[in-house]
Formats: sequence, structure tokens, C-alpha cells
Amino acid sequence: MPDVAIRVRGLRMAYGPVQVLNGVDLDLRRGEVFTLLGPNGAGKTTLVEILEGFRTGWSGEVEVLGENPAHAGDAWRARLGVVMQSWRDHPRWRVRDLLAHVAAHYDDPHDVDELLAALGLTEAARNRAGVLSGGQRRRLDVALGIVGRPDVLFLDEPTTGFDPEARREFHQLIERLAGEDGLTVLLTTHDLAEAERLSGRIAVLVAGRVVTCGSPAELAHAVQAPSLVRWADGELETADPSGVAWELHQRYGGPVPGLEIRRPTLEESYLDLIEEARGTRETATVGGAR
Ligand SMILES: Nc1ncnc2c1ncn2[C@@H]1O[C@H](COP(=O)(O)OP(=O)(O)OP(=O)(O)O)[C@@H](O)[C@H]1O
Repeated sequence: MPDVAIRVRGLRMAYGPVQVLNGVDLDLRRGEVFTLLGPNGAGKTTLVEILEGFRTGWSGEVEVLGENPAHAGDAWRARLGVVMQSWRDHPRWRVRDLLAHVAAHYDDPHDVDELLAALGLTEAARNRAGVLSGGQRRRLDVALGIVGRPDVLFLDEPTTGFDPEARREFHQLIERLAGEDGLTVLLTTHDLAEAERLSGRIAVLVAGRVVTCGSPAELAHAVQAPSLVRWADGELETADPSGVAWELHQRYGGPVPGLEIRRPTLEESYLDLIEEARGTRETATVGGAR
């Protein structure tokens, strides 16, 4: 089997006059957990829905498990696990019955009770889907997405509404599935800590374009916002805080009074990157439209 699970080149998509994806390139290797990070409206859901085969009208090259999602058939679809932002269609089904019903459509599904246990849903197994809490419902969404033992799992903001314990259990489950079963996972999230914890690689999508892509460590390095150097008589934002500290040391002829160096958090760096990318994009759009 080829190593590439998903391959995207020059993907563009517009809703009417609004260009939502502006030439996206991506490669996902088999067995990796890959996160799409980006602000509201960046195009994450649109991109995921194209990969799932739910959207037409795009241009570019897209292959998911070797097939074009716009033309692939049921056998291909059975190899995908899809978890959408909400699943409200079956409020009267009991949790276990619904999961067992969906499992019956697959050749080699997960054991339903094991899956319920892994997602912390054993106690809710006999409840109707309509009375679950928000977090329980999301966990049921995830269970429905993975019960068929997919090769590729799409998770669109999967932990929205989870409490910290449910979130931790969910992260462990994804790590286990990706590690042991070689599942390829494409996740969208707004949660930087989640992206950092789970992903082999992260792509940041801003205004329909991948502005940076790499491991969490590479990303932290690439998007590093300036540090703040503060001392008794002043402060300075700089990309080279140790250089500034050294110069101050020379200037004072010894220890610098009140010296403090504050490095940006990953979140601050990320927000900085988004602002910068938006600035670039506005210029490009105006230039391109004329
Ligand atoms: N069916 C649609 N028709 C018209 N415009 C749409 C449609 N779906 C999405 N859009 C617009 O496309 C843009 C990208 O939306 P998308 O849902 O892909 O972004 P997102 O990154 O997933 O955002 P969020 O983080 O808020 O979920 C937004 O401006 C949105 O309003």
C-alpha cells in the first residue's frame, strides 16, 4: 500500500463569489495524526468535507486512499470514518443500539462494548441519544466514526464540549488507534494544546491557504513571535533576546538591573502568525482582483 493516505494539490473552492480555498497543498502519510489549525472561517470544514466526498465544485487534485473523493464509490467510503461537528439525527435511538446498528454495516467493526468503554459511554449505553449531555453526544459521534475500523478518520472539532477528563481519555484513544492500528487521522481544532499533544504535524490554514506546516516543535520555532526584554530603564520587543541582554550587560558594565525576558507562548505566536497571514492575504486579494 502506498505511504500517502491523502494528497492535495492546488485545491481551490469558492462559494459563489467568495473564494474559500486558495490553492491548498497537503500530504498526509499513513498512520499519522495531522491537525488543521485555523481561525473561524479559514476553510477547515470545507477542506475536510471535500476530502470526505461531500462537496463538489472544487478544482485541483485530490486523492484520498488513492481515489478522487468526487467519484469514489461505497467501498472507498466504507474505509473512511467521519465525525462531523454535530450529529442530531437519531435522538430516539439508544446509544448502544445505534452503535451496534452502524457496526453491522461493516465487515470488521470494533467490539461495541469495548468501544463504549474506551469512550467512557458504558454508563450511558442504554440512554437515548437525545438525552445525552453535549460531551457525551460528541463521544457518541466519535464512536460512530470509528466503529467501522476506518483507514482514515476525519475529526472536525471532536472535543468541543468535552470536560478535561473526557478530553484526556479521547486523546489517549486517538493515540492508541493511530499507534496500534495505523489509522490516519485528520483533525481540525481551535485548541493549540490539543494539536500539540496529538499531532505528528500541524498545518495552519488562514483564509484558505496553508501558511505553515510542520511538527509542533517546527511550528513553534517557525511562528515564534518576538520576546519582550524588560529592565529597570526600558523595554524592547526582539527576536534576539539574548543578544539584547548581552548588549545591556555591556552597557551597564555588569548585571542589568531588573532584567526580565519574556518569551511568547505558542498561543501568542500562533495569533501573531494569523494576523500576519491575514495582512498578506488582504494585499494579495486586492492586487489579484484588479
Ligand atoms: N455552504 C456554504 N455556502 C456559502 N458559504 C459557506 C458555506 N459553507 C461555508 N461557507 C463560508 O466559507 C468560509 C469557510 O468556512 P468553513 O466552515 O470551511 O471554515 P472553518 O475554518 O471550518 O471555520 P470554523 O472554525 O468556524 O468551523 C466561511 O466564510 C463560511 O461562511
